[in-house]
Amino acid sequence: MPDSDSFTIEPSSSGRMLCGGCVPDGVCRLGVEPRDGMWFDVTCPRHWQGGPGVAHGGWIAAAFDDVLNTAALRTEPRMVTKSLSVEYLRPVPVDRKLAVLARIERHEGREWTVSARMTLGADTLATAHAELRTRRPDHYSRHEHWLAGLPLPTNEN
Ligand SMILES: CCCCCCCC/C=C\CCCCCCCC(=O)SCCNC(=O)CCNC(=O)[C@H](O)C(C)(C)COP(=O)(O)OP(=O)(O)OC[C@H]1O[C@@H](n2cnc3c(N)ncnc32)[C@H](O)[C@@H]1OP(=O)(O)O
Repeated sequence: MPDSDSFTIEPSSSGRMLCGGCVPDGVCRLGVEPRDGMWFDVTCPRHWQGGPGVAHGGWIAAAFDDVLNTAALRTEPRMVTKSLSVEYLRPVPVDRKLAVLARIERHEGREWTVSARMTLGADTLATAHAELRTRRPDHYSRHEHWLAGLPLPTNEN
């Protein structure tokens, strides 16, 4: 069986680092694009619409998760999210380029505290705070070992 912890992150042809689900498409399907430094351009695709013309809150959380990890991945190539909290301050329009500015608040050993702000023009639409962890070297193999030990589902489940 291939070692699930030995995968390396390769930039796509656009230079963007992509999660496993987006690698086949070569683009970030969440609509997150790194800009300069800790700035990111984010655009909510219309298929993530919640209310009319506005983003589903789950997309906003996912976009923050991606931005915050991508910011930390510049220093540490193995990250995982431990907690994420989002404040939804205003509805977020779909199909509009928004700006997100990330910030590393604290980094000590495996522990990271990070935050970000999503804006359109001068207005803040949402903010996020997260705790990240540097992944332990056996993170995925340990997960697979745990999963393999579970009973297989039956038709009654
Ligand atoms: C999705 C991955 C992407 C990879 C990146 C690739 C491409 C990058 C390219 C483009 C950039 C885009 C980037 C986007 C990235 C998105 C990031 C995510 O959304 S990550 C997904 C959501 N998060 C989780 O799935 C964490 C699940 N939680 C945990 O694994 C643990 O709770 C953890 C590591 C957060 C705990 O960290 P502690 O520092 O607080 O504590 P400790 O000592 O490590 O573990 C404590 C206990 O947690 C369990 N635990 C920890 N790790 C485990 C594991 N691997 N399997 C099973 N249980 C585990 C065990 O019970 C352990 O206790 P005992 O050591 O047994 O006493």
